[in-house]
Amino acid sequence: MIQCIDLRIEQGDFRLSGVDFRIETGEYACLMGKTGSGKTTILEAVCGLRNLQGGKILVDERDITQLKPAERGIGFVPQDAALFTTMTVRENMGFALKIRKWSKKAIDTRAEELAELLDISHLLNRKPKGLSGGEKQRVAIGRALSFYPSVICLDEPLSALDDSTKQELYQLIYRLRKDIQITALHITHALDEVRNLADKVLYLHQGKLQAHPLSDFLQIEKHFMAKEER
Ligand SMILES: Nc1ncnc2c1ncn2[C@@H]1O[C@H](COP(=O)(O)OP(=O)(O)OP(=O)(O)O)[C@@H](O)[C@H]1O
Repeated sequence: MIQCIDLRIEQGDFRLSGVDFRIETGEYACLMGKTGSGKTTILEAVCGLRNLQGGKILVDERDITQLKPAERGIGFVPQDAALFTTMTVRENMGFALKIRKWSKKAIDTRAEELAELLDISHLLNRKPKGLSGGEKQRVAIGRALSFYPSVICLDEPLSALDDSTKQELYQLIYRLRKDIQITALHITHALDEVRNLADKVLYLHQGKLQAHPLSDFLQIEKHFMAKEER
């Protein structure tokens, strides 16, 4: 599970306060809100990449607020995958394990296991240049899952993909959720992604975050979309 309690974040003139939400173990939450509302700021604060001015973050009931990013047990899929261009797919997926001082053999075994899970075994020795958008996202998901994190945070992972590649990744995420327990916080602007992936929607509007079960959100989505256009 992941829980944010009364987060306060200030960066330049932008401020968020009273950010409260909880995602239960195995739950998939989509974070929505119009551009500039602070979605990436919240996600990166959770991952330890932005400073907090107040509040607490818990993962599996453990207070991780003061921990470094690598100590938080959170896998991160950044916007546009952001793969390491000089490394092979195998090395990208083993990166977090190398930092954690796994042996070369254990890293190789894990990279191969992930590649099989993500249907990218044939790409293990390739570098990111030339991979398709969908392939890059699979590698980024593998890199994020490599060290068995409790929680995975994804920043618009599917936004640059065409519809059929998106459908493939919905199926992949569906399959992953059956095979391994995934607790996810996923930023998106796309209702289609919400309908296909979310159990819950966290909606950020004018600095306030509200949580809605998917079924409630879909019923009131028109109201929310009208708000977006204001
Ligand atoms: N380092 C910074 N210093 C000052 N302001 C910042 C900084 N980083 C982000 N901001 C501002 O914080 C606000 C929220 O940005 P953020 O990227 O979190 O929004 P977002 O909801 O993720 O937007 P988008 O949907 O466009 O990705 C924006 O107004 C942005 O300009």
